[in-house]
Amino acid sequence: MSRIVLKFGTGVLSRLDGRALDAAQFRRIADEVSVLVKAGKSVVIVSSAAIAAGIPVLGLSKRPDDLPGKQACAAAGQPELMRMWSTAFRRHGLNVAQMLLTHEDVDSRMRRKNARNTIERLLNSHEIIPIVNENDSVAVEELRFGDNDRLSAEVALLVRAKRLIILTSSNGLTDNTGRRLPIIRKMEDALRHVRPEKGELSVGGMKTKLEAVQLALSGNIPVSIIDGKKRGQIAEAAVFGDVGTRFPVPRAPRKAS
Ligand SMILES: Nc1ncnc2c1ncn2[C@@H]1O[C@H](COP(=O)(O)OP(=O)(O)O)[C@@H](O)[C@H]1O
Ligand SMILES: N[C@@H](CCC(=O)OP(=O)(O)O)C(=O)O
Repeated sequence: MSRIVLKFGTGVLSRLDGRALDAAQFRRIADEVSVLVKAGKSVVIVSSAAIAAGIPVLGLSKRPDDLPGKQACAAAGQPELMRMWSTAFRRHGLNVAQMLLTHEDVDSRMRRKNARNTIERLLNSHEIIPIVNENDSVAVEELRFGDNDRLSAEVALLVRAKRLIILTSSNGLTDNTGRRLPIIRKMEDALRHVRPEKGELSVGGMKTKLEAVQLALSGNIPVSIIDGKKRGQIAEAAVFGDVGTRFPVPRAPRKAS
């Protein structure tokens, strides 16, 4: 069965003022994803935004800078995040399952196997969507994935996904005039476009997305980076259509005869 990993960044799931999750976005995304699931695709979601969701719960006005502050926000925000996903998918008769992973879970052979078995079992049920996030509230600084872009590529490798789709707040990778770059065949062509800016509540920016692309491509998984707020893009990216920026798996050079 065709497997797709979808990664949603904080900017896609939270309101513009960054003070709360955007329920309308969750509903719209669930509408689009449920069409894929009902058409027989297996979908795993990697969802950011636990920290953003926890900011108002802790009565703060902005994202804390210190690690315990971020970890407390994530602990308070994660149930809010799952409530949003659960409510949005239940309208389509679908359930969600939470998986919180740390770097050690994909690094250790035994824990990796357990994580894979759990996701396999969930996907075999057909009506459950695994929702993965980093286990922020326990992850030790040195052993963190640090950003969910990296985590999404690790998950794509773990479940042997057919595609990885990274949904973010820009229309894929753009050049310095803001023009979309529809397809990238060599990573050097992408890396020179990385700018330092990123969303206020986001972690990685474009640099970590391109690192995630490289990791997925190393496992022969093609990647699309698309605008997560634009309706209709998910179905198109699921068939590797021309939306956002596509990163096909490079062809192996032909052996000289
Ligand atoms: N060449 C580029 N093309 C598009 N976006 C870029 C580029 N360079 C940097 N960015 C920034 O990366 C942001 C997306 O990353 P980020 O804010 O971390 O989102 P997310 O929360 O989805 O992970 C864009 O909104 C933009 O500000
Ligand atoms: N695990 C964190 C997200 C970390 C992260 O990489 O965020 P983003 O750059 O928005 O994908 C959270 O749930 O808030």
